[in-house]
Amino acid sequence: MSERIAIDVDNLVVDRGGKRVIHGVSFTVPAGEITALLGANGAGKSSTVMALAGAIPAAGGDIWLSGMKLDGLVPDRIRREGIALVPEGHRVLGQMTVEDNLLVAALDRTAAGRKAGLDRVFAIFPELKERRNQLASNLSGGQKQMVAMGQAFIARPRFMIVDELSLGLAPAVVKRLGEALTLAAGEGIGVLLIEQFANLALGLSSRAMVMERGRLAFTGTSAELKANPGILHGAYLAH
Ligand SMILES: Nc1ncnc2c1ncn2[C@@H]1O[C@H](COP(=O)(O)OP(=O)(O)OP(=O)(O)O)[C@@H](O)[C@H]1O
Repeated sequence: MSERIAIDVDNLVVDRGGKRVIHGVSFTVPAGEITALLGANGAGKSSTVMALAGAIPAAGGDIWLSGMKLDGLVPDRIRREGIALVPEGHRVLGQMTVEDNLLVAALDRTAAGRKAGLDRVFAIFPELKERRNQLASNLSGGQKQMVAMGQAFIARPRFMIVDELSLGLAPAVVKRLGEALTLAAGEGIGVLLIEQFANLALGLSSRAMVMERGRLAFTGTSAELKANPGILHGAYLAH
């Protein structure tokens, strides 16, 4: 029997600043698909994915990667197990070149692996190749997001978690970024996509979840959610 590849979150609880912000959520992120995580500001999306990546501790519940327990591991170990987080705000190391920004995310690969990784990122985002020797601080917001996504791609992850794909970016760039995620899913990478614009997310994803005040108000297919707009309206109005 082939191994079932998925992130399984079971009854996750997260506290921040002494306050419970995630109240026991359970969901699965399968390989080879894009799963959208939607919800109003403050609903708990970032807290959920930061806990998945080990950036903040879980106060309860379990996080599994294909049967291996992830909660309690340090972020670097979780990254090495194949979970790449693209954090909110397309942050880059501004005083380093585009190429070095990408290479720091591939330090544990061989020289040949790093070269192959760079070639792959440059094939997906040719504008980064043209700018490979420029300081990352000089890039546009969209190009910085490409670098942040490139750092995920170069690590050859099994899962990519993208916190706010489109925030502040022009539609043409967002389209390119979305295509890169579709490509990743087509290659078998599981993508968890947090996105403010529900239509954009549901256009890319096959599965969707709606979070409302630290709880999941919906999990199902994106088609189901599109067919029931009241669920989304309710979640955004409930805020
Ligand atoms: N560093 C923090 N310390 C304390 N509470 C926090 C912190 N960050 C977020 N929170 C609280 O946690 C709750 C969930 O916030 P979170 O950022 O996870 O939501 P979100 O759905 O990602 O929203 P946004 O889109 O605004 O980031 C909110 O009540 C928020 O005020």
